[in-house]
Amino acid sequence: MNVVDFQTNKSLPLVNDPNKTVVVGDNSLTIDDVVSVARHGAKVRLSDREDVLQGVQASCDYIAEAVASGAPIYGVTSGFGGMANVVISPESAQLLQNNLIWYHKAGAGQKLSKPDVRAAMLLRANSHMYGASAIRLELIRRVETFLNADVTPHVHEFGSIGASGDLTPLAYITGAITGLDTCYKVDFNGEEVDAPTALNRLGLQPLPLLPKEGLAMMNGTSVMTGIAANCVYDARVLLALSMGAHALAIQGLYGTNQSFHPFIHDRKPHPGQKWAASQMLDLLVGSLLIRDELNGSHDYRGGDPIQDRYSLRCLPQYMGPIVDGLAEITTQIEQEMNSVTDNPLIDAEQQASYHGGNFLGQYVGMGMDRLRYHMGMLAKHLDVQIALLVAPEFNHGLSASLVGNRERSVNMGLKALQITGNSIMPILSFYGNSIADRYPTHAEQFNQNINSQGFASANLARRSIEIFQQYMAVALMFGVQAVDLRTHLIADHYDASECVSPTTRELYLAVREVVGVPPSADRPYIRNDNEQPLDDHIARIAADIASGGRIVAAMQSVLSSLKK
Ligand SMILES: N[C@@H](Cc1ccc(C(F)(F)F)cc1)C(=O)O
Repeated sequence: MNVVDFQTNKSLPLVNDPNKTVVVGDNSLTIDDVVSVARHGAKVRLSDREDVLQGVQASCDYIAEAVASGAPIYGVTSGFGGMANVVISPESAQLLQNNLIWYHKAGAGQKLSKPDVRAAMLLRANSHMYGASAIRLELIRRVETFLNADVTPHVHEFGSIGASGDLTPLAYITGAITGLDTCYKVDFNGEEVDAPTALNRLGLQPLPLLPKEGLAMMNGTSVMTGIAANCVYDARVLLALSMGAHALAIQGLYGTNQSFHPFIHDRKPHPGQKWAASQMLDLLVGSLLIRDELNGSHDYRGGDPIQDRYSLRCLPQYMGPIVDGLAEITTQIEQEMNSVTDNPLIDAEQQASYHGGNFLGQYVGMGMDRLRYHMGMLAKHLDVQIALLVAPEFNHGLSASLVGNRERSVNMGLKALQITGNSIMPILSFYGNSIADRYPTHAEQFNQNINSQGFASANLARRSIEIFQQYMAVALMFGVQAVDLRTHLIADHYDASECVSPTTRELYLAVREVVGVPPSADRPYIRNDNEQPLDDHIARIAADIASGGRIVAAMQSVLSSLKK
C-alpha cells in the first residue's frame, strides 16, 4: 500500500493564518487580505502613519468649518438625494446624519453571512483612511474594534440598488457601531445582542454622528465589494478545482496530453489559454493513465477516433476566456476595494469639496454578472466531461455509469449522481444572466436614475458560488471513481493513487480522505450501490471546499499560479 501523507500541504498559508495582521491605510488591500480577515480571523490594525492620520483629521476639520460658516455642501447642509434642494441649518447638521441612519432601517430578507459583512467593514474602513471622507478616526477605529472582537452587525440581503453605493446595508453597520438604538443587532461571538449592549461589553459609549459622518459611512460600495472580493476568491478556487477535476476526468478517459503541447498554444497565445494548457500539462505529467504523445505521435486505436473529443482537446481554448475574464474581474474588484467611494469628497489640501458619484457600483454589478456567467460556463464544461465518463460509447472501456462492481447486476453506479449534477448545472448557467442591465430608472425621485444593482449582483454571485461548491463535489466524485476504474484496466488493481499524476494524486487523496473512504487495491471508491450514502459524500466535499480545506489545499499550486 502506498503511504498517504495527509499532513502535507494542509493549509492555505496565504489566507488562513489567524496570526496575520492586515494593516489598513498603508498599502492597497488584496483579495487575500480581505479573505484572511473576513473568514480566518486575521487581525486588523489601522495605519499609524502620520500623513494618513493627518489626512483623516484634515477632512473632518474642513467639514466642521464649512458647517460653521453655513457653506452649501451636499448632504452636509442640504437634504439627501432627490431632496437635495432642502436647506439644512448648521444647528440641524448633526441631526441630519443621525436621522439618515434611522430612515434607512428598511432592509428586507435574510441576513448576509458573517464573512461577507466582515469584508464590507474592512473595506469601509480602508476607504475612509484615504482622508477624503470627513469621518473621525474614532469612528473608523470602531470598525477595527468590532472586527478584532468578532462582533458583526446584522445586515439584510435586500435594500440596496448599488447606486448610492449600499446606503441601507451600510446604515445597519453604522447604527451598530454608533450604538444608535437597541433595534440594531449584532452577532457577538455567536450570540445575538443589541448594539448598545455590544458597545457596553466592548467598553465603548454610543457615539452620535457629526456632520457628514453618516453619509460618509453609508455612501459607498463597500458591502457589495466585500461580497464580491470573497466571491472572486471562491471563484478562483473553483476554477483551480475545475482544472483538477478535468485532469482526473482526462485520466479516467485515457486522454492524450498532446492537445496541451506548447507549440499549439504559442501559436494562439491568449494568456488564459496558455495558462490552461501549461497547467494541464503539469497536472498530467507522470500519469500512467494518459496517452503520452508529447513527441507528436498518434495512431488509430481500434474503433476510437485518432484524436480526443473537444471537451478534452479544446480545453485550453474553452477555459482561456474564463481565466482571462476572472483575472479582469479580480483587477477591477481590487481597484474598487482600494477606492474612496463616497460623495462629496473632501480635498483638504485645496480646501475644496467636490460633488461626484464614486458610489456607483457599476464595476461590481457588471463584474459579478460576468463572474456568474463564467461560473455557468465552467459548470457546463464539467457536465460534458461527466457525460463522456458515464457513456460506454465514449469512455474507452469504463463501465456504464461508472458502476464499480459489475458482478452485482443491480448496481446502477453513478447514475443518480449524474442527474444531481444535471439538476445543478442549468441553474449555474441561469445564474449567468445579467442583473446590472435591469435597473429601475425612476429610482429615488429619478435622482438615482442609473443604478448598478451591484449589491444584488454580488448576492447572486454568492449564491452561484455556493451552488457550484455542491456541483464541484459531484464532479470530483466522478473524477475519483473514473481514475479508479481506469487504473483497474491499466494496472489490474483499483488504487489510482499509484497511477495518477503526482499533482492529481494530492487531489485524489484529499477527496478520499474527506469522504472517509481510503484508497484500496481491491475496490474502487464506489463499489456497490448500497455501501455509501452519496449525498453525505457530496455534503462533505462541498463543505471542505467552502471552508478552504484539504481539497482546496491540494490545488494550491494551480491556485497560486492564477495570481496576477
Ligand atoms: N449617494 C447620494 C447620497 C444619497 C442619496 C439618496 C439618499 C436617500 F436616502 F435619500 F435616498 C441618501 C443619500 C449622493 O451622494 O448623491
